[in-house]
Amino acid sequence: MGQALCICSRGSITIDNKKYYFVQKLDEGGFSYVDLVEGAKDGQFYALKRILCHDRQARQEAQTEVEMHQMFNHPNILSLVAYAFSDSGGKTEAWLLLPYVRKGTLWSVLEKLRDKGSSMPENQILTIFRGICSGLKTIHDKGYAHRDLKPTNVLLDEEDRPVLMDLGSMNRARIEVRGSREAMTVQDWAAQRCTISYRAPELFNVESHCIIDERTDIWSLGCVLYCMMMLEGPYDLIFQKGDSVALAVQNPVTIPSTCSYSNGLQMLLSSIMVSNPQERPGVGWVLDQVQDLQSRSPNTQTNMV
Ligand SMILES: Nc1ncnc2c1ncn2[C@@H]1O[C@H](COP(=O)(O)OP(=O)(O)OP(=O)(O)O)[C@@H](O)[C@H]1O
Repeated sequence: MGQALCICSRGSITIDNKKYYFVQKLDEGGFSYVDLVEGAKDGQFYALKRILCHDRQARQEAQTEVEMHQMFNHPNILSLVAYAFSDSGGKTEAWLLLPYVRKGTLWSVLEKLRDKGSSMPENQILTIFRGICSGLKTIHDKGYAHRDLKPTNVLLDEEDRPVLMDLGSMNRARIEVRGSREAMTVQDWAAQRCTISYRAPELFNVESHCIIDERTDIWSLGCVLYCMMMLEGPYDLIFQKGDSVALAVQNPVTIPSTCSYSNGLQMLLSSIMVSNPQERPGVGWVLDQVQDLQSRSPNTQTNMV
């Protein structure tokens, strides 16, 4: 797998001897394009992510993204159907064929609610959040961290099952920092790969001798929960105003007094978003709390992943 790619005619591509028709563009980023394609044989829709690899390092990063997808087989982590690297005219593209998740990103769902002046019911928040925690636990249990968890990197299927995507920033959870030079390398890497308004406090000013671990994701997880409750991330406004997110994350998160969600959910949020990583809980604990809240809420479907 991963070698046989050809562009056979306008509007169709072949990966691993299977033909796919281009349907429409889904998204475009700085160095990647995502298109909706249809399998010629199975009639299924897929998302084709094409990453432009401008140098050897970018190619290696795309290869790592492929390997991260292949490492997991879990309903809350996006799987990889096929992949290929195309080299032509000195340019390399990585092609990742992914299952198409119809409802789009969690962020797009939250944006729609905000535009309607509506909000997400607590039981729906708990159902989606539980699935996100479940996917994240699988990643952490294998000794890895996602590093860029945010509502635009969570897809939702038609049953509201969340699927973690964009595994391009993922790496080994435990990073031992020995000295100021290594600290600066980790900090620079985080500045590039971990979205600022979801970035854990310890990644803004990496200490010269410390351990960075999977609890960076727990901070981002808290920001995702906040976003589901308030329909914007806790530091989105600070970032948009040009104020310092690095400074803001040192203070305890403030939950607006207008927040109408249960005390239990608000307390869960506060206990996740702890500035000191040593005092931040693990995802297993968070998952237990979510299940406990669900069992106390009569309208919640507890059987969903
Ligand atoms: N499997 C999929 N199903 C449906 N939509 C998808 C899928 N994969 C990607 N998309 C859409 O394409 C967008 C970009 O995907 P992705 O985050 O993987 O690319 P990226 O270039 O790494 O993005 P970013 O630079 O924002 O991190 C997503 O936000 C989503 O809207």
